Amino acid sequence: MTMKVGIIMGSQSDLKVMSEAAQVLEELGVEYELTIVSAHRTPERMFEYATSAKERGLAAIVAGAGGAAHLPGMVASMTSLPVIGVPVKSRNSIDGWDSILSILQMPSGVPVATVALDGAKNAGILAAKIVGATDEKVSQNIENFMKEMKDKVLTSASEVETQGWRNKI
Ligand SMILES: Nc1c(C(=O)O)ncn1[C@@H]1O[C@H](COP(=O)(O)O)[C@@H](O)[C@H]1O
Repeated sequence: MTMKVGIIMGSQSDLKVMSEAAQVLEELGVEYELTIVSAHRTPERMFEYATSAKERGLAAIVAGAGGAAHLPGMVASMTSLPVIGVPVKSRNSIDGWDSILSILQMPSGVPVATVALDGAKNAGILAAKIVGATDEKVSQNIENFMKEMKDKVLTSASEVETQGWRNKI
């Protein structure tokens, strides 16, 4: 069975940031589902989502939220799947620290793998790596992605060296 990644977020206002997780999963050839679930505003829906995630064939859940970002931790409390939390810098946030700390500072026994503020792309890559641990095709796609990234840096390094750094600033 091909494993999928679940992408959820607390509000449609998180979609711009969270779509970066979906984009990178597409690049890496990983199937995903994406929806809006809120611990605060739709608690029953969150319960249903988290408790049925494993039987729907998900390998990992990427959960993004801003402000009092309880969604990733609450979902993690109800599933044995790994949950990757994305602190979103929402409109009324305290510079994003509110969401960072509420996702990062989980009590012992209920881990959420927390990425950087608005770090949805890295959350997607991490989720793909979880899928890639048991899916050779996805693992190969990740290796190609890493090689392309390395090649880009090496090309830019030689351009800076050969053409002079002044042309590059
Ligand atoms: N942190 C949560 C949760 C939750 O944790 O359940 N539900 C919505 N929110 C967040 O509230 C912010 C503002 O939402 P609105 O823009 O809808 O007012 C969003 O960043 C969302 O993730």
